Amino acid sequence: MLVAGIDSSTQSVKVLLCDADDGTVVASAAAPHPDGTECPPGAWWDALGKARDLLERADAVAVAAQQHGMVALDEDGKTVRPALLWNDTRSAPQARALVEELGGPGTWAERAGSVPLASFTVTKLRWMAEHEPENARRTASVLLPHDWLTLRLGASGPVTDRGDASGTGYWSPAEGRYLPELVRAALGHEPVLPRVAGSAETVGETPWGARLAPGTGDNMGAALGLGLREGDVVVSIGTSGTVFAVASAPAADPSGLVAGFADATGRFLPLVCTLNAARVLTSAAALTGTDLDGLAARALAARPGAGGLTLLPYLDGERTPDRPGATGVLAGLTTANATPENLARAAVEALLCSLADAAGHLAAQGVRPRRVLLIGGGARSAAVRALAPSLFGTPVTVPEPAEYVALGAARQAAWALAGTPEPPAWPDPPATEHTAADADAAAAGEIRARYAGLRDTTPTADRRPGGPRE
Ligand SMILES: Nc1ncnc2c1ncn2[C@@H]1O[C@H](COP(=O)(O)OP(=O)(O)O)[C@@H](O)[C@H]1O
Ligand SMILES: O=C(CO)[C@@H](O)[C@H](O)COP(=O)(O)O
Repeated sequence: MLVAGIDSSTQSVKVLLCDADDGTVVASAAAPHPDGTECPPGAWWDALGKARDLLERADAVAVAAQQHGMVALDEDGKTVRPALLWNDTRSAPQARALVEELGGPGTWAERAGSVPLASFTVTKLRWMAEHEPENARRTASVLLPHDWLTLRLGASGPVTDRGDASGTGYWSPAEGRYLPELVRAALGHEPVLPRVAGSAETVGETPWGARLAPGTGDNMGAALGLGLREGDVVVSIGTSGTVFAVASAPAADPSGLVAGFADATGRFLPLVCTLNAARVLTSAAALTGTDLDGLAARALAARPGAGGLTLLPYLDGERTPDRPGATGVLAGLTTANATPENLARAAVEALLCSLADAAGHLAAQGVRPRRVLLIGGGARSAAVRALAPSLFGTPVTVPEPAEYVALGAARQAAWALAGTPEPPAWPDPPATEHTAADADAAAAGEIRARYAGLRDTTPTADRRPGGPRE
């Protein structure tokens, strides 16, 4: 039997066709998504259509997709506006207002598992209610990106899973139920919300007769694809940077730094998310006139500490820390250190310092890593792999580069086919272990301190060109 896993992420869709017994990948496909922080869902469907031949070979299919995006539909199931994506920061003021109106951060963390920031669906609903009241009025149901794709693929009705539901801000991971009063407070009325399916339930059938599994959010998909165990901490470098672990109990962090998500298997997935990750490298490569491999080579040619250059990598505003209006800052530039090599090194160090901060927030919530796993497009960078152990202060395991989100979705599809209590036991991916070079280890403390100094002394007020993005 063959199963297909779909990863409909921010920048692209990736599809894997796998053997249902052991997860061996037999075919793959990918297509780009439009750039930007809002997107008509039809564009995801068109991109997925490029993999139609491959999908039609599958006996079961599941979709994992970027979390949080607001897909608002009218009575006829048509989108009332383009989906607002997780990386759109315009609803930052609405996030603050909702937190204040409804009991403060502690109450949100207790009830919804997370303190909502601009990424969360609930804040996007409030933004629409304030800025596009006619669209809000016409909104009859609200789905997430993976729910919408699953419905179009043939789900028998609007359906989601606990993993993706936990990123809305109106579903309680601790109680496993929607919090309709929060949706009402945000949107002004109560739309139809997708049913939350069981982890390996069959939720419908595709036009070619394949079984449809419920799907999940992309980070939950990666956890399933990696076969994550307690004690494993994943650092994923995609469009977003995420640091997460599976846990047996729900998290409730009143500081809002750690989101208390659910996973796709009945457990929990405390997670810290940054807005600036792989694109920090893409931007630095463009700035230094090279490609991503060239950037890595340049970064590795520079000395640790980039000759005193420090980058604060908040290029698209930032989510952790909560600075939606921030921009990037390059500090310490002199005629002596102004080289492409130092700039490349500063970009890699900045990305890793930001993720090391994120790992620190997870540790503060009691997540003690036995193993740190590095995945996502950014983990393909030789410089990231080489410098991560020193800046994280721990050896790093890099699973063989692969599409782990799509693999997790495929595994969920295989689980739905098998009908077993646990997901099928696919073998762990081959991995390489990375430890810090002596020179990098010696410089890491100073690099992190310099980064923290810039982070903490840079004003948080909005300085984005063209005015606030919130
Ligand atoms: N060799 C590489 N070095 C650095 N970054 C890379 C490399 N290969 C891919 N990437 C980056 O990875 C990102 C895509 O990663 P991915 O995990 O697929 O993201 P997403 O799931 O958000 O679409 C792109 O920004 C791309 O530039
Ligand atoms: O908002 C989050 C997690 O809370 C992001 O991780 C999105 O789920 C987008 O993921 P990528 O496209 O970067 O994989």
